[in-house]
Amino acid sequence: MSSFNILSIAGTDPSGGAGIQADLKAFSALGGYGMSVVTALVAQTTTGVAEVHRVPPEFITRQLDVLLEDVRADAVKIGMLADTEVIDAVAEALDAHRPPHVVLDPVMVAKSGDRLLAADAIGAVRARLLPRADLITPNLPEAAELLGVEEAVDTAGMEHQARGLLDLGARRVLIKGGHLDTAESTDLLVEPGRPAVPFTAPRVATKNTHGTGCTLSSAIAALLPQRDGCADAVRDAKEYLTEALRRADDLDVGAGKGPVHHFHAWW
Ligand SMILES: Nc1ncnc2c1ncn2[C@@H]1O[C@H](COP(=O)(O)OP(=O)(O)O)[C@@H](O)[C@H]1O
Ligand SMILES: Cc1ncc(COP(=O)(O)OP(=O)(O)O)c(N)n1
Repeated sequence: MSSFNILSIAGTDPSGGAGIQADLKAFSALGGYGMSVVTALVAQTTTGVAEVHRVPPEFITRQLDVLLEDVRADAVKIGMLADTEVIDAVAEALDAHRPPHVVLDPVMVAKSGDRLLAADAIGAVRARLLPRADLITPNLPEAAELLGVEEAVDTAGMEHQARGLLDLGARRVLIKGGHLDTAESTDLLVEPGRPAVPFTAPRVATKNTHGTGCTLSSAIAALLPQRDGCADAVRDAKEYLTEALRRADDLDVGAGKGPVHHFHAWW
């Protein structure tokens, strides 16, 4: 197959650093053909979120149905879903269309501290989405919220929580260590019956970290159809993200936490 169609189901970021805008940049940079179904219009910039306008769930279903009846999706990345009704619409579409390679970034709260998922929707993520995703990519607060426990403070705690998420029905977990105060940033890929696989990168000293989670999960979705297995896709996605962080200070975007700098990858 010469081209891979990658779909993002997520909310927007008009400043282009996170959400659907970041997802499409990562898909293109990594050789995918990008497609998008918008779940929420978000008035946000590098300084935070001003307002969220959820798209009616019936219209999310309509977008997914017309798209997936026409175009084959080789992988899907799921990001911001806003609330339980949107989660239900997306879960039903996954059952109806059964796309391969579903990556779920269980987006809950932006780095600015603003909520992007209603607090009462965590149970729906657990029950309806965890079992339908091939890989989930929680950060430390998201893993803790899904489990109803305190955040992990080291890699041993991260592995323990990732295994707890497998027990809740997740098939594979990439738990991200970006929120730890460490010199290196380590994420762990955890699958049932296998040792955890660490992915470690030097921590890049930049304030421009807006959209790192969106970029990583989208890069993985773009690479899954192009690599032999999940670990290879995660390794190359993390390498792409780390380079995009190293190049982030070239950009002059906004007064707050700026975006990472997407670039055409070398492979
Ligand atoms: N300053 C940094 N330097 C290098 N990698 C980083 C940095 N900050 C975050 N990362 C990486 O970015 C990805 C997203 O991390 P994290 O901040 O944990 O998630 P989120 O953006 O969802 O809150 C992870 O791979 C993490 O290791
Ligand atoms: C629309 C939308 N979706 C997701 C996020 C969160 O993105 P993330 O990559 O976790 O980056 P930060 O918000 O942590 O910078 C978002 N902000 N907007």
